[in-house]
Amino acid sequence: MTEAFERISATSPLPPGLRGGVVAIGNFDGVHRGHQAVLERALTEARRRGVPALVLSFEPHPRKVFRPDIPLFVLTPPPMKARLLSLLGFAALVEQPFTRDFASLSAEAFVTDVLDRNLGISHAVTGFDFHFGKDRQGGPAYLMAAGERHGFGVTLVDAFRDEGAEVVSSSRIRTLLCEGEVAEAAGLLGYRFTVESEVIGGKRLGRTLGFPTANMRLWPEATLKEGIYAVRFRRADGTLHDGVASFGRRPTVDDNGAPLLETFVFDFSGDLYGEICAVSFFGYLRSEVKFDGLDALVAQMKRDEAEARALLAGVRPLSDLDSAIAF
Ligand SMILES: Cc1cc2nc3c(=O)[nH]c(=O)nc-3n(C[C@H](O)[C@H](O)[C@H](O)COP(=O)(O)O)c2cc1C
Ligand SMILES: Nc1ncnc2c1ncn2[C@@H]1O[C@H](COP(=O)(O)OP(=O)(O)O)[C@@H](O)[C@H]1O
Repeated sequence: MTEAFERISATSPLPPGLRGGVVAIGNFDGVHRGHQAVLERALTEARRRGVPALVLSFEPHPRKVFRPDIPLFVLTPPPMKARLLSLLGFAALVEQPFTRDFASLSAEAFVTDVLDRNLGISHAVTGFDFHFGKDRQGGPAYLMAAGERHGFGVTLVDAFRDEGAEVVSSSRIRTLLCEGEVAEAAGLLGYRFTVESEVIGGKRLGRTLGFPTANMRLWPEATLKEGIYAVRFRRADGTLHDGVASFGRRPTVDDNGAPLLETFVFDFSGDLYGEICAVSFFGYLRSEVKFDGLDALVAQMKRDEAEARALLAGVRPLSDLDSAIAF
């Protein structure tokens, strides 16, 4: 558990200490509760065998390669996915570059080249619906049979359903986030939706209003609903602060710029420029408004701050993962 987590490209040879592991295979975008059921199973199998637990995922997300015309809101860009997997207890995230060439590999070539030769896996764990290889020719039954031929075991994990018996999926979570339903999204993720990015400079107006804001750019496909949120802000050194954030285009002061995440960090003063910080979303407060002047904006920001403080005073962790990320 004390060894450092590694993020490795599947194109380079696996460090010898990581060969022979139990490998959870899939995209795991969001690392949601359904993914966690698969991932926990892999961790259990690895502990039982005394071998490392790894995740094999595909980068970029295959949907971006097959449907480049439809923007995909990736929930966990690779560094965030790696952080979550590390917190869950994995030794490494192995990223297989997903190209058209790779997608045209046969199911057998995927098993032989990647699982067997490169990773030397002892056991594979996947979700019930994992398909792989050209035209999705390899499914769960194929993987089981391939495991027998190549000498690795296979565990398939059933669809994970929420309390309402609906299957938990990345697409449901994307839809909820597009609607600003961050509390519901957290229920499916098992932790508060969190973004990580470098703090950049802005107009330097916030400080003159009494509301300096740490500005971060999200990735362009992040279609989180624009508006004002109660958040937790984590600095690079791990310290946490409550805050209130606006994700939007600042219509009062700007001519519809690109959306920016701006966090007013409570009970903090100091320089955050250039720091990689994380913002976890706890509640949606309101939509952005074009105010007549800065006085009206500041009066509303004061009310937002009070509302966020009250909301955040009553929150509890949803899981160990949530505790590690946002508490
Ligand atoms: C809690 C909060 C609420 C905000 N609400 C609005 C809003 O409703 N309309 C708006 O135009 N800008 C809003 N903003 C963005 C401010 O206009 C922006 O933070 C301010 O102009 C400072 O800009 P700067 O960070 O570039 O200096 C909000 C910011 C915060 C932190
Ligand atoms: N409580 C705070 N919340 C957010 N940022 C703060 C805070 N105190 C100091 N800062 C610093 O001030 C910067 C934001 O100031 P601001 O005037 O809004 O300028 P800009 O948005 O142009 O960067 C942050 O990036 C950070 O370095």
